[in-house]
Amino acid sequence: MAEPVRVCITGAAGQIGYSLVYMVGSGAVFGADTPVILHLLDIAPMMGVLNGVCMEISDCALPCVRDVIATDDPAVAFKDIEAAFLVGAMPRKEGMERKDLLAANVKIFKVQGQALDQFAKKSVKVLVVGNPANTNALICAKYAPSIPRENFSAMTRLDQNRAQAQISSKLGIPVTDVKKVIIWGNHSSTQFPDVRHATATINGQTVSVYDAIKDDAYLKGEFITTVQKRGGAVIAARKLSSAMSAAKAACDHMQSIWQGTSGEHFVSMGVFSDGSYNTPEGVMYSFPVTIKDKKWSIVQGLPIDDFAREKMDLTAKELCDERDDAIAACEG
Ligand SMILES: NC(=O)c1ccc[n+]([C@@H]2O[C@H](COP(=O)([O-])OP(=O)(O)OC[C@H]3O[C@@H](n4cnc5c(N)ncnc54)[C@H](O)[C@@H]3O)[C@@H](O)[C@H]2O)c1
Ligand SMILES: O=C(O)C[C@H](O)C(=O)O
Repeated sequence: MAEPVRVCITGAAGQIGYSLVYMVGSGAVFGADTPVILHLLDIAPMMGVLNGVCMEISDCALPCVRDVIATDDPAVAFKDIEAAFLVGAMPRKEGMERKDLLAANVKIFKVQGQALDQFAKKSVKVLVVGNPANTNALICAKYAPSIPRENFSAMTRLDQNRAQAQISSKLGIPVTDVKKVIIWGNHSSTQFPDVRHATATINGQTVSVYDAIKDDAYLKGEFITTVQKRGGAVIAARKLSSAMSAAKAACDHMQSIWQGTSGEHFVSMGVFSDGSYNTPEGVMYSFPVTIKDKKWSIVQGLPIDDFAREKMDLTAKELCDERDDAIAACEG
């Protein structure tokens, strides 16, 4: 067996945490042969609940779980960790946009950035899930200057999974036969789910999703709004925000970082923009990326038409506004 990987999950007593600890402990992310030491962080009033989660982890008898450390102290939670799932934050309720959470949540990511800077391994890979995820990730990285900023990413994989699922159900094919779906921009209702470059494999033939569906009005209309509003639709139905699907997407995202992407396939994640595709440099914009040796590269050279350009600019503007509000909140 390999050396154990120290993995931190924040908000471990919450909804997403409940699914995520099991998935990580089962070997789904770091590999069935890689033991993990789980560092579980939540706030002091949740320590009783977290203790119950620890009992259940023990009762699962998971072969990959070497040890569990449950704490309300970020210094303990982040000590020597190599991977972090930053989930702990307030979820939105019905009628809210994710950016309405900024005032409540952004300071958590400032404090955790400072703690990561002090206690985590410099190679730590940090996935921000807590909303508004892109801007929280940007703030977290800003307050962890000794950790390379490329090590921080924000989760838009749930949006990618949702988009793939919509297309697979429209075509009646397995979700794994839909590839190269892109999420551009913010994990918000301005995101741009883009299938212009996506492919579907039907009866052994790989064709473009546009050619397979033959309904441009759907792909430029209902498909996009369904994905943009899916989080709100789940909240309206469950009276709670998505949790099982969010945990699955977080595992997919971290697994892509750990195991890399294969061949020409790419995944979407919020990463620091270097200005690619004329996006504003320095915001955490979701791009298609390939990953090798735990390092991502933005896929270059995809043609962008006027329809896409307008949508990509709109979500970029929202990210710039959120960044300015977040910096003001942290410095104020
Ligand atoms: N990026 C995405 O695709 C995506 C998807 C789903 C949910 N989310 C977001 O994830 C976050 C968590 O959602 P949830 O449903 O698990 O919420 P939840 O309320 O069930 O759990 C959140 C947990 O975080 C804890 N917490 C709060 N402040 C903390 C801190 N400073 N340190 C450590 N823990 C802290 C809470 O005590 C709670 O146990 C929300 O912000 C939600 O909007 C993001
Ligand atoms: O929509 C939310 O607030 C939760 C999450 O971001 C989601 O997309 O399901």
